[in-house]
Amino acid sequence: MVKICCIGAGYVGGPTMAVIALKCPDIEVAVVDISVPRISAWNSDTLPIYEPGLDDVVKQRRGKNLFFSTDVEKHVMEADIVFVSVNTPTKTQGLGAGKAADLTYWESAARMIADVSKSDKIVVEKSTVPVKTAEAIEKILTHNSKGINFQILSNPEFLAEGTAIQDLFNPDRVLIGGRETPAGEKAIQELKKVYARWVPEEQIICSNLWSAELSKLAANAFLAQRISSVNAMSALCEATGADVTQVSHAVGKDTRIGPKFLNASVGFGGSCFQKDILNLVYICECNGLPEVANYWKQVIKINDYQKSRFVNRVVSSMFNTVSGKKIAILGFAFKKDTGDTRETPAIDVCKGLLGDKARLSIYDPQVNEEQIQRDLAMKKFDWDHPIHLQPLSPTAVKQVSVVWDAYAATKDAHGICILTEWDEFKSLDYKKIYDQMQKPAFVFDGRNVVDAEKLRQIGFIVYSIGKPLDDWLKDMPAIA
Ligand SMILES: NC(=O)c1ccc[n+]([C@@H]2O[C@H](COP(=O)([O-])OP(=O)(O)OC[C@H]3O[C@@H](n4cnc5c(N)ncnc54)[C@H](O)[C@@H]3O)[C@@H](O)[C@H]2O)c1
Ligand SMILES: O=c1ccn([C@@H]2O[C@H](COP(=O)(O)OP(=O)(O)O[C@H]3O[C@H](CO)[C@@H](O)[C@H](O)[C@H]3O)[C@@H](O)[C@H]2O)c(=O)[nH]1
Repeated sequence: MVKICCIGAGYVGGPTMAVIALKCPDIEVAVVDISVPRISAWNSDTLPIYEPGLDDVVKQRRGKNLFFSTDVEKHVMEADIVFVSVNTPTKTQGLGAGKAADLTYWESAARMIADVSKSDKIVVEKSTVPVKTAEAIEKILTHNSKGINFQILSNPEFLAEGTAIQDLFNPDRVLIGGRETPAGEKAIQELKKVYARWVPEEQIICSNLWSAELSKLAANAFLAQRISSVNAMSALCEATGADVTQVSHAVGKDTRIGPKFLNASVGFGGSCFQKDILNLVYICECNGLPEVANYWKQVIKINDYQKSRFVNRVVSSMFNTVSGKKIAILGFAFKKDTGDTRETPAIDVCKGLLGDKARLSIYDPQVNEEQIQRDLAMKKFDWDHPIHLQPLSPTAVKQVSVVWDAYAATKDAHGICILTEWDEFKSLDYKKIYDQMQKPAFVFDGRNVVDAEKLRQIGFIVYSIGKPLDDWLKDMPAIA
């Protein structure tokens, strides 16, 4: 029986391995992690991450050919194929701080693989890494190998959170990069055989190592660039009276452009886009390409601009101050159908409002108070380390309360900010909400989920990203 081990039981390692176990019942899959609470949760009824469809897949295979364990060394030693899906945070100190990827966790995993291995192995980069990481990993493995043969493959993951199971079942493509040698080719074929159980062959793309590593960074940069492009247009729409939804629709009808990923928003979040672009920028700079680096940096600058523009809009509309005012925050996760808050735009918006002394009442159906308080107290980039290595959060932010209901969050509030596009926010009883709010009552829709006209009829002053402005808002311009 082929044995697979995956180091790192996170958002990628957990779902990816669960789907491999489901599709390949004759392969034994072990997912290992240094975090004891994470592994305990994977072995319990409450999985450590919320992802539609995941519970079902895990329940079908756990204890049969899918195992979660903290015995990292044993499972690595026994495996034929070792996936590495550990954290690759942005460096906060030293060379490349604020941009370069911190490969500490990757390096320690590679050294451990070399230490414990007694048979030849294929080592698969699943984490997103800088171009040429495979070369560094290869050096660590071969210099410590005691005669064992390691083949390194790059097999970046393209799943998006909230749709991970669907994406893994029907990926647009699976990408496998390897050395262009007979042994490298053989390793590529071994891994291809695993995916070919459920992915059509023509969708499994093979390439050299460096193309595979760079394709992952490029794909995320292109996706984020689309969002920054439409968000840049949203600012122009507000200034001119155009409607960004109509503009996106018209632009997206061009088959060369396509309709997906053109939703204007308060900004993109998530653990990948900003981190991967910063990483790309750093690689460009290191390769003497400052113009290319600056081009991609602009995608992040527009994203930051969009978030601060939103905060300024809230403050300026409410007579230029939110000091002491209760603002309801509906949605804290970085997108719907996930409880993940990594780099969520809600953190920057909340911090901006707190900076103007607002009182916040936050509701998200999947994010608890402890997480929100940690996020609001945490330093930039600290979130991307294994949880038990993250600095302990200082005392809770006092002006923030977290509630478990949108009606409680909005009671007596002066304004509402919608920061995640949860479906339930579309069908709230806004008349009931209006009646229990301070007047004038404001809604700032950072995701364009509400029917603005209906809300205006109730009496709300409504701001929707990239839409023609209410007279009230026109009279109170927000300078970013
Ligand atoms: N989250 C996504 O949607 C996504 C998608 C594609 C790629 N990626 C990339 O995949 C990688 C993992 O991302 P994630 O979101 O799963 O992160 P995560 O933080 O959820 O999981 C990483 C896990 O690795 C564990 N770990 C770290 N060092 C270890 C070691 N030496 N031994 C054993 N376990 C160790 C941590 O405890 C943690 O549980 C990153 O490089 C990320 O950029 C993420
Ligand atoms: O039209 C859009 C689409 C998305 N977003 C926002 O963009 C962010 C990222 O969304 P999405 O890409 O759907 O989620 P992720 O889970 O971050 O997935 C991205 O990052 C992963 C990690 O690398 C990749 O594997 C995926 O292919 C890539 O889509 C979220 O805040 C979304 O709300 C918008 O504002 N407008």
